[in-house]
Amino acid sequence: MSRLPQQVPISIADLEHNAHTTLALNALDYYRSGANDMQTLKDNQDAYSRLRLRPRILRDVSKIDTTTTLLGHKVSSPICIAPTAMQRLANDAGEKATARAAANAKKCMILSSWSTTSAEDTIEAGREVPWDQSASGALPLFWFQLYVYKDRVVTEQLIRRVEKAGYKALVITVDTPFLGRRLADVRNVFKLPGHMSMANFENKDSKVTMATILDHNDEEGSSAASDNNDGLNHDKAGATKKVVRQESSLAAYVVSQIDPTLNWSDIAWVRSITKLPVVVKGVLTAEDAKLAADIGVEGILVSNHGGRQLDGVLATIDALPEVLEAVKGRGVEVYIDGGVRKGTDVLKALALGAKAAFLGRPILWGLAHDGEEGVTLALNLIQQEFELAMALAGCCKIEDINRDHVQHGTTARSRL
Ligand SMILES: Cc1cc2nc3c(=O)[nH]c(=O)nc-3n(C[C@H](O)[C@H](O)[C@H](O)COP(=O)(O)O)c2cc1C
Ligand SMILES: CC(C)CC(=O)C(=O)O
Repeated sequence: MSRLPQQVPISIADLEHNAHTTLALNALDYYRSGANDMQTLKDNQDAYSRLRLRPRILRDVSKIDTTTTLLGHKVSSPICIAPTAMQRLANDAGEKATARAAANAKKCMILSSWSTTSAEDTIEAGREVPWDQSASGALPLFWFQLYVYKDRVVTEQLIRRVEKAGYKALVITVDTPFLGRRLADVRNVFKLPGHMSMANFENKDSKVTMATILDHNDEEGSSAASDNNDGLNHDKAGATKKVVRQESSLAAYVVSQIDPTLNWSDIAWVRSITKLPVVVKGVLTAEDAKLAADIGVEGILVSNHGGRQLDGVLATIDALPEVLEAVKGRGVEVYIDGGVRKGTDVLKALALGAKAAFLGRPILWGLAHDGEEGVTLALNLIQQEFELAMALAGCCKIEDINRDHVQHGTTARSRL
């Protein structure tokens, strides 16, 4: 793989570029890949470019306030952190670094079930940052992303732990009954370095086995299982052999642990055993949005898992309007993730009606760049872009952003 020179990062694209030069291939490919042809991965970003903004002028935009609420909690901005697994592959401080950056910025972070730092240690790291010094009243907010295990005792124990630790919502991922097919992970024979673990399940009594994904040859921390990417597996001596394993270790882990029978009654079950609000992550259609509202969920995260599950689905920003329309007036908050890379993307998502926009990979690129400082940089870059975009569109506060600020296609409206 060619190593490109580093860029002084002044955009998320720069941070991504730099991550390409620093991360081991095993980690880089795991982070950047989408499923199959990666059509949806690409479309998530392209779809934002297809939308056009309609700015208003002469509105006194000298002061911009981006504070908003998420399920009743005030945060500094609708820019939030999506759950991404195994963050220590990017930087040894992993989820702790992300939590500190989120807490400092008074933003919402969703922690993945499959974090390489436990739920307790992650939120504790966030608490090292003072939570109560914001003049605006905004506070950090931590939500927990839940994969529903076949073993409901494991699932319930995890819920109890995150309730106790102080997470304020459960975000149930509903688009992963099986793992999407990410070809690079198969080629690289993806493994988690042996000194890391899925930290929420490492207790000795846990029946959850990680054997399939741990690299027991790696105690030191090289996260590169293979530094080549030629479709062949490379053994330690450098010899090559034809790929014999057709499935990534992550896919095998999902098959062994995650419940593919998951259905709406399980969402109702989770709601019945917790007082935490429930958000379903992975809704893409009006039909499912209605069912989610009928079950009584508090939030819907319109997501295609960053193009990593079913390739060929709609870009999330294109799916958002039908979801919003379906739950209009039902009291459900609707969020979006996938392809959000610029302040103008956030503005477009909010103009179409999303309450917040979550970032996945950009946070990993920041983490790879410089740990906590890198995540802070990623958050600041997009926050500053968003504030500028709001000002240039004539919006001083979040409620000023509305449907008339965005349109599909390049044809001007003829007459109002
Ligand atoms: C490396 C990586 C790991 C992810 N891990 C999880 C996870 O553990 N749980 C989950 O619900 N979604 C996971 N996602 C999906 C993200 O939460 C989010 O939907 C997606 O990354 C948003 O797209 P973006 O990366 O274009 O911002 C992961 C995504 C990536 C890129
Ligand atoms: C360990 C993975 C299955 C986590 C995930 O959701 C992803 O990689 O997209």
